[in-house]
Amino acid sequence: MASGADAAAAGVAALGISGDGEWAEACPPLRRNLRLLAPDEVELAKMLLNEGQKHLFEHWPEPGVDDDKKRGFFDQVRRLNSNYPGGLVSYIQNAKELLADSKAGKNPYDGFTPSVPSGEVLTFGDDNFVSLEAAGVKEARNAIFVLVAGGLGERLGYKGIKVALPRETTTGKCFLQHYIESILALQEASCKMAEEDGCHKKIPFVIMTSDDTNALTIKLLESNSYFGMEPSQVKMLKQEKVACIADNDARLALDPNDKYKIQTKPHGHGDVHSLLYSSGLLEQWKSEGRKWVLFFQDTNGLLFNAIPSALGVSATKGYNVNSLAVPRKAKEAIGGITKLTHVDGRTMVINVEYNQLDPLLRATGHPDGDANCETGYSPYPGNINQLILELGPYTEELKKTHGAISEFVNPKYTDSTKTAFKSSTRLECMMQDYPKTLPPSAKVGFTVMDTWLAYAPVKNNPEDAAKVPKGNPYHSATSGEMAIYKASSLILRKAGAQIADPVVDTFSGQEVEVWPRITWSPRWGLTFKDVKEKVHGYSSVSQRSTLSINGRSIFLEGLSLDGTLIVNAVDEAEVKLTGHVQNKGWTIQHVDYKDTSEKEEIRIRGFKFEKVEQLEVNYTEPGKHSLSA
Ligand SMILES: O=c1ccn([C@@H]2O[C@H](COP(=O)(O)OP(=O)(O)O[C@H]3O[C@H](CO)[C@H](O)[C@H](O)[C@H]3O)[C@@H](O)[C@H]2O)c(=O)[nH]1
Repeated sequence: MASGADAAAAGVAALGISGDGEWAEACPPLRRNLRLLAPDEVELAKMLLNEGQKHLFEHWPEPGVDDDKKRGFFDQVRRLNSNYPGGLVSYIQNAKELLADSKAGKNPYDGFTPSVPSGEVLTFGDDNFVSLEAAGVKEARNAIFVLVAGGLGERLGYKGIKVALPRETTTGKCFLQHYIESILALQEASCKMAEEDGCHKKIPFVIMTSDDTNALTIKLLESNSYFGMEPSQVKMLKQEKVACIADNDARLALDPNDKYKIQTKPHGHGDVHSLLYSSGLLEQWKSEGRKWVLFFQDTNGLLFNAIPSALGVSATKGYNVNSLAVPRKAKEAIGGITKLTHVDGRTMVINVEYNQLDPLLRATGHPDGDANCETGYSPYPGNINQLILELGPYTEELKKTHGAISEFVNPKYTDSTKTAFKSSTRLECMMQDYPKTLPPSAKVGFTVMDTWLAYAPVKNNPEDAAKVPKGNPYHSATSGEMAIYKASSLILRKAGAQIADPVVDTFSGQEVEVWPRITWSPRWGLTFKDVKEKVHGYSSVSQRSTLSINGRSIFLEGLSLDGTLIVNAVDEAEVKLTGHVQNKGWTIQHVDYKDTSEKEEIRIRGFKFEKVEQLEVNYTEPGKHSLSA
């Protein structure tokens, strides 16, 4: 059998490349190593030299030294080349253009004037909301959920994957479990509503991961039996990283720890579109008669409060694109949904990212930039990056674009000459930029809901959260958990229960409202109508109480709770909660975020529960039951 080097040499001859590699004259270390390379590697090497990348080889020693590493280098180049539409040549050329624009300070929205768009503004619990929720639940069996979870969450500084974090620590259920249980509850409710048409649909659930998150995400699913979902319903798509760029000439950066590797970084959540396109799933879903693709992010514990009504808006308004939004505080780190009108008459409704909204407004006659208006909020609704796309038009669009999303670059320059970077950069893309390529005829809308109902992400570590300007949301593990209790309390209030007012407390420098710690499983209260049907009579929950409801048919019928009550029931058990439950309950203990004796997921939220006393009841038998304390 021929050795690798022999085969490579034969490949060089077969390609008609002159044996002494004259083409590599400009880079003697590469030229001396050519005989190690296979034919396709020679082509890749030529491409790199043509694109001004000879520095990648200049430190290469003579053949015989580190040969495996040199081949490993080309393995990586091959991967980077095949994972980017148009290969590395396109990547480098796109980078050169975007870097030149960035250096010149070119405004990506040149020629566009921003204005406040109009969309659907929903009021929780009114008749319109309830009927939209019903319409959304009905449509859910035609939906597909796509979770983008390739990000490391550097701002949070948590070592694990974010979807494994507890959504709240009363039950300790992680975000991924909550998402899966919510999708399964929707699936069941939707199929029930559509019984007359016969419904056998399982809602597909796609998770986009990256090398940073893939193995841990699979482990979390497998070690928990997919949290009750059929494993075949879940599809994993892994995004690849892209090459880092060291300078304005788009020279690729070598990994500081390994000179035979190109440094790589994530390309952004926009990759989800090209991965879905190349997976072939879109066509499959279309042939199965599915209709909606819902994209969402890793740590919004309130999201599923907003899904049924927002899907109802998409269905009733016929939106090709529907972005979920909340009122936005000026300078809050979420993009603003904006109508852009070009001097040539083109218009689009698009997310303008938070770092671009202020300069765009200033450049177009708004000297205060990104400022609150008389409502106390920015007039531009805040994009929470939950997108509902209509599958048919989405598939057609992706056939044209192959899922390529407009990219941007965000180099951190060392000084105002903009000639050098503090650290390497890379091209990035965002999933919410999908509408940028759509024709003007596309129906692009948005749906605004109250923040307390729909949006509480976990993004910031305690130290950074404490520095957030007063009045702006913390987006921390502390605020993320407290938001769950607030939303549950307000929903129960609206359903007629007496829920005590919150108290204000400060955890890790963050002042938050502490509501009674109320949580329920998605199959208990998927929509407001579900909750209303389960709250009767005069039920009340005191401020220091904890109430965890886990089961489908549990009814609050004149329950008065002052302490901790945990109710678990199988689906076939119908449980009435009445009477007065009183015990010492669970108290909230402050935790110092620097206290390494506490687990990281506790430290980042700044509190834990001391479980002093509780009443826990488990109904494992079908039939009618009553808890009358
Ligand atoms: O390469 C990546 C980068 C991120 N993600 C995922 O994308 C989601 C969003 O990431 P971030 O939380 O870091 O997003 P940002 O805070 O930068 O901002 C995004 O989320 C905000 C709302 O939470 C606003 O909507 C904003 O406009 C939007 O870009 C996460 O689920 C993350 O896991 C990936 O899958 N791959």
